[in-house]
Amino acid sequence: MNQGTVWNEVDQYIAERLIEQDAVLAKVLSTNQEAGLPAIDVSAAQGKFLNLLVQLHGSKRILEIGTLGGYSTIWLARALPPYGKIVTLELDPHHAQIAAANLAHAQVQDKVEIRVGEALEQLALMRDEGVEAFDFIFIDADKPNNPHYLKWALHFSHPGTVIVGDNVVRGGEVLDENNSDPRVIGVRQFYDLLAEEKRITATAIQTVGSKGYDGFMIGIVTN
Ligand SMILES: C[S@@+](CC[C@H](N)C(=O)[O-])C[C@H]1O[C@@H](n2cnc3c(N)ncnc32)[C@H](O)[C@@H]1O
Ligand SMILES: [Mg+2]
Repeated sequence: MNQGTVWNEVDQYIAERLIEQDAVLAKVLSTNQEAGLPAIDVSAAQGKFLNLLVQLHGSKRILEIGTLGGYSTIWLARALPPYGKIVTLELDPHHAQIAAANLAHAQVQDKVEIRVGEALEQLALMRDEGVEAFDFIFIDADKPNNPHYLKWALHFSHPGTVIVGDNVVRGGEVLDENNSDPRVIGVRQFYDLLAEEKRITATAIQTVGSKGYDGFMIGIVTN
């Protein structure tokens, strides 16, 4: 078996044993595929990991940057108490429309506000509206903007806020300082900012699985 096949089959092995069969999430993924959305959502194992992080932390207010079809949003929403809330930001109106239908199908729509538009514009609007801080922030949109999203995440944080950034290894391309891919450049700048930012203590974990070789950053805002 080649490496990618092993990673994929181990993800299936994990899912069969530890992740309950879920007709709602299966339907969400098939809806996304039928609607032509790219399959760049988190895996089931990663979705459940996000869900566990939210439960471990006891987060009540979540900000997600990058909704796609709402697959990760549903995992996050299911970890919230009944009065919990997610604000999720999505540029593409088609993605947002599919996500809204998926969130309703998963019966979490009352906990989720989808804001459609450029995330940077929405974040500035949210600041002007006086939107309060979040307990948990998941950054998973356009990677070139990751450094900006980190600054906004800090704006919407309080001491103890958890920040998770997805796709921060990129098949190892993050090592390449001469890489001209704006996503790699954005992720490298994200690390540089984290390294110099005294208000966050963070690490990054490399992952393999059905979504290939990648990784996530997890940090906590200290003050
Ligand atoms: C990787 S997908 C999100 C996956 C989702 N978090 C999940 O795991 O199910 C990234 C999403 O960010 C959106 N996006 C890209 N650029 C954006 C921007 N400038 N502002 C807001 N959303 C953006 C894309 O349209 C896409 O739906
Ligand atoms: Mg991602």
